[in-house]
Amino acid sequence: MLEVRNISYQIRNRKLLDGVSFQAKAGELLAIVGANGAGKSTLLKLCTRELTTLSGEVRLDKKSLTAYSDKELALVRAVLPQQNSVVFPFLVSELVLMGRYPHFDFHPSDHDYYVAETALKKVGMWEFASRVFTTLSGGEQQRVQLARVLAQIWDVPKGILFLDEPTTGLDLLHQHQMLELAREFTQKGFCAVVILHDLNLAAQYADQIVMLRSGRIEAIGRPQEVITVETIKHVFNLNVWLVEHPELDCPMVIPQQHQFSNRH
Ligand SMILES: Nc1ncnc2c1ncn2[C@@H]1O[C@H](COP(=O)(O)OP(=O)(O)OP(=O)(O)O)[C@@H](O)[C@H]1O
Repeated sequence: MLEVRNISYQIRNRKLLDGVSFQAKAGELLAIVGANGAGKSTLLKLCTRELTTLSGEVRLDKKSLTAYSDKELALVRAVLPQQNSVVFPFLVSELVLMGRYPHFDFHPSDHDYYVAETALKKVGMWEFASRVFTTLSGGEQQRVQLARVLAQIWDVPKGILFLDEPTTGLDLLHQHQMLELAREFTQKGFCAVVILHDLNLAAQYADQIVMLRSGRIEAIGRPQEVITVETIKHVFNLNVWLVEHPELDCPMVIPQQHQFSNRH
């Protein structure tokens, strides 16, 4: 579904990404992890065509990203960006309906309204439909933005969901609900590419993890292969304990406390 072939990206003389390659299949949730500044958002922007690659190629559904028209692209991939840039006082219902723009020319159909309503219900924000978006709390705004993104690709046969740090500002329950929703889409045959800072969430929800370090792939594979004491030390400069998740077949990361303080 998504094929990233040997891409590099540079600003002025600084290489932000260097020879990055990976694939994500339909039905798969791929997490991108790495320290601040490792190149995660840059990589996501190259995959969504917000930036264009200097070398290498990104393919969606076996077709080069450069060969898609804007409309075609909007019908196959939806993006939840890291920064919330809404400044106008849109109603929540209007904002979610914007996710349907690629589906209608001038006026939304009953079906578009239905999808927007269903997506808002899905993220538990339907009761906020007539509120002004900018008056919502950070976590509420994030859930509405997710509804907009889901509405965009709700009824396309297959697509890709790109989420840049989607759990920012969400409480524990909603962090898991956010990733459960992404997983639900992958079970419908979609592919989800999600930047996560929380390695435990990545371990619990990802089928595959790409771990970046200074613009290069440090490790790639299943959570058990990527989340190791050694990779975490190398990438995050952090000593950790790994324990088995009590329910799932994945590791959980606990930072060793003594490296931060002399409390113990
Ligand atoms: N337009 C730009 N001009 C100069 N440097 C940039 C530009 N965009 C990104 N960078 C730098 O490239 C590096 C990678 O940035 P990027 O946003 O991809 O990192 P990230 O892994 O997503 O970080 P974070 O976890 O902090 O969000 C950073 O050091 C950043 O400062």
